[in-house]
Amino acid sequence: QFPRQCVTPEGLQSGTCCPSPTGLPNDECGSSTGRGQCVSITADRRPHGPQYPHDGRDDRERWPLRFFNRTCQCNGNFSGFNCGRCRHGLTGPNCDQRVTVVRRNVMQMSADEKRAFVDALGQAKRTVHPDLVICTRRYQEIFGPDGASVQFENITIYNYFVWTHYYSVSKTYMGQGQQSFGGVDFSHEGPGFVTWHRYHLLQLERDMQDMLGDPSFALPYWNFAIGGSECDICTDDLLGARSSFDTNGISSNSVFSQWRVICESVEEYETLGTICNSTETNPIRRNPAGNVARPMVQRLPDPQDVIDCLELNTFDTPPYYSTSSQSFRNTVEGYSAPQGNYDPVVRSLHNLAHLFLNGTGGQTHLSPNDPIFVLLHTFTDAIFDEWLQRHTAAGTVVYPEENAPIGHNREFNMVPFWPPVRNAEMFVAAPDNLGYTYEVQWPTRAYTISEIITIAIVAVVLIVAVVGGVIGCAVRARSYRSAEGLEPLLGEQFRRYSEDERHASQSVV
Ligand SMILES: O=C1C=c2cc(C(=O)O)[nH]c2=CC1=O
Ligand SMILES: [Cu+2]
Repeated sequence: QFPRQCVTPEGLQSGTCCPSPTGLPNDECGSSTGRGQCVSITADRRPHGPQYPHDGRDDRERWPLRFFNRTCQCNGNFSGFNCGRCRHGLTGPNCDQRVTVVRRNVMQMSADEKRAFVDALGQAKRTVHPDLVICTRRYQEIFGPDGASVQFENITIYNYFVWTHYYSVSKTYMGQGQQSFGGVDFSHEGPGFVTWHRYHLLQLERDMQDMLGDPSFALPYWNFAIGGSECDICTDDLLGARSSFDTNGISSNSVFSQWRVICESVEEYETLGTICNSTETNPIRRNPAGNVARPMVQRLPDPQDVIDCLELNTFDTPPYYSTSSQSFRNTVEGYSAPQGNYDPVVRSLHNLAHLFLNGTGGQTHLSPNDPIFVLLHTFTDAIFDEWLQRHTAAGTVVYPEENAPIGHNREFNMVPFWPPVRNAEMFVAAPDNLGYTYEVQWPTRAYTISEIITIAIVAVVLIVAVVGGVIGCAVRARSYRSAEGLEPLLGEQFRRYSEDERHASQSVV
């Protein structure tokens, strides 16, 4: 959420977060070497949709101005909270070398690659984030009872990934004794769903590259559009098999059975107005296809669902919400049927994959606690990227500037990422702009009935033509052969005829 260096009482009171990449005095944002400068933060001022009627009650409005109003603006290819990094997809001391990582199908990884990925996740779960800390109170209580200490905590790299998703979906606290307001979601049910989760993954991938010291590390993906009711990645060499002793648990042969979740104390957050902290509590709950009360979520999406959703032409449609129809975004998110029509009982694609997990991974405030979340969302992002690349040329790829639900307008700084990053910055083709690409074999569209009939007709015509041709040849061959059968006779006669001719010509002379 914010750099550790900035969340001092003085830093918060000043509203300025412009650290130096070198720690040298008078080098805020690397200004002494031209990497950046400390500027006022601009936040989206466009009107948001009617879903959130409590303007002025929530720290996340016009993010991040409630906490900081000045931060680093980095020049050229430089990036990061102190301009000490390179923009995504670039590397080297001057950030002028392109680097692209490849996100692969986790099922196509070798045993060693799978083990390395599982180990890297375990390391991220244990390693304290080197730069960022999380707030555990709303701003009005951030200075703590003594007014001197500030209510921020260290958190591990992976738990930070969980916490940011929780913070973005948490309810608006309306005061003691009052119901918290749940009609707000800064990362779902709007156009920002795809851009928010894209940056969410990018941050984790970058944090893990730094942690491993491996700039080529890439998050893999889970192709969940395989139909059926089997969780093919739920094996002990990957994300954990089902426990033999607890239908809702993970096998003790998997390291993920040792993981403990954060952000479970929803009751407390909503009644006391506190915020999830880094305390870990219970094991991951997971029971794939086990929700017998909801048969629709006992199956995974089909390959055809991906094909259908990729064929939708419009990125998002008014009201830019979970009720939108013919919206690629609402369809890939899973509130509309794969063909685009909104239906309140439908859950498809991304949402269906979450609900299929039937446990921690299907509860929005908890879901990233189950690491399947990472692979589920890289595949969702792959579909988003494929859609962008297929439709950008058509000129129909338009991200709404206003009237989207709060947090989802194009120029809104995505909550609670730092340094501030707008939805618009993630609404680009990943390979050319963000330094990663996907290795995916997209399913091809099944033929329609009319196409099948056309193909059948053409096939019949071809067969008739070929058979006709063969018969024709056979008849001709046969008649030729029978002609051949006469040949010795014809030949004999021809020979005798020639003999007679010769005698006749000699007698004339
Ligand atoms: O973690 C999530 C859980 C979800 C449940 C639904 C639903 O459609 O009911 N959607 C979800 C999105 C999530 O991110
Ligand atoms: Cu999500």
